[in-house]
Amino acid sequence: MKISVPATSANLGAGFDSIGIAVNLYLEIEILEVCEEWLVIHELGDDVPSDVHNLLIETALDVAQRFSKKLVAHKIKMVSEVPLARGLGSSSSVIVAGIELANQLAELHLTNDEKLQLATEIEGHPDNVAPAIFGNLVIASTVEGKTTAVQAAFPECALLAFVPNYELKTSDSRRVLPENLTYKEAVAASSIANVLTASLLTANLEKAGEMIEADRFHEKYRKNLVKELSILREIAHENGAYATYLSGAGPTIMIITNKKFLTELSKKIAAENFDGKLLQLKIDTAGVQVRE
Ligand SMILES: Nc1ncnc2c1ncn2[C@@H]1O[C@H](COP(=O)(O)OP(=O)(O)O)[C@@H](O)[C@H]1O
Ligand SMILES: N[C@@H](CCOP(=O)(O)O)C(=O)O
Repeated sequence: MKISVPATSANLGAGFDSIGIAVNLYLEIEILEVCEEWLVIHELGDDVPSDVHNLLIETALDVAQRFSKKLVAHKIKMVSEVPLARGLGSSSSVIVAGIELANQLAELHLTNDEKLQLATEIEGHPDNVAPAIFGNLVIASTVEGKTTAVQAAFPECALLAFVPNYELKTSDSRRVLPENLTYKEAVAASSIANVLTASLLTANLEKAGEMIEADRFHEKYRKNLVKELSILREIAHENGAYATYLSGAGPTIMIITNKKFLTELSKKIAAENFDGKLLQLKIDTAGVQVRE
């Protein structure tokens, strides 16, 4: 049995901790034979455990325990295109895969909404795990432990991701965010997010782009952690892009544009010789998938 989970690009600026999209980079696990001990075969580096301490297994055991189920240890083959600690939802992809692993091995028959509730409890925010589960664009809310989400089709566009060669742990990037906002600032920030959502649902990418870049929740506090953000935003504006935003907690920078501008925009960014890679991505519309 194989389980695949898409990478995700969360926030979209003003949609901080709420809006996210699934993109066509994948984590795939294959469940192999029963083993004495859990064994995860991967090529993700020494920092990622290969035993029961791998986040995949930790998540699966956590979920099984919540349903008073035991899981038999297996050998698992793990392959991932999702760069770690780059703002493309690598931790969420593993958490969602772990939930699906428990779902399949313990025959839990979880609905996607049940998977979302579990994943958000584990990850802490829904904007990566929701699109990882459902695919496409998801707008979600988690308040006092209850998560609600709406999936929709993301408007036709091209996605260009600049993935720097340095890591930025989500936990480190969240540390620079304020504890509170004033009532006035909270109303302003959420109203921008509301217009962003409405613009996406009406496929108005011009208006969505304005709202993405009008974020007041997080980018202004994080921009000094990702030196390329302001320069790439300027180049993107000069080359007809709708919006540039910090993908998740960064450091990946996502540019939403019309595909007719992709070649020229890619050339202009490549000319900056930043230390990283440029990926042309597409929306994943399927979310987590299980194949026999
Ligand atoms: N495929 C994987 N297998 C096991 N652990 C993983 C995997 N991918 C990510 N992780 C864990 O998640 C961490 C990255 O999570 P996070 O800081 O939230 O970055 P991201 O922006 O990629 O979500 C990694 O350092 C590692 O501990
Ligand atoms: N809303 C979160 C999103 C984190 O996404 P990731 O891909 O960096 O894990 C945040 O901005 O902290």
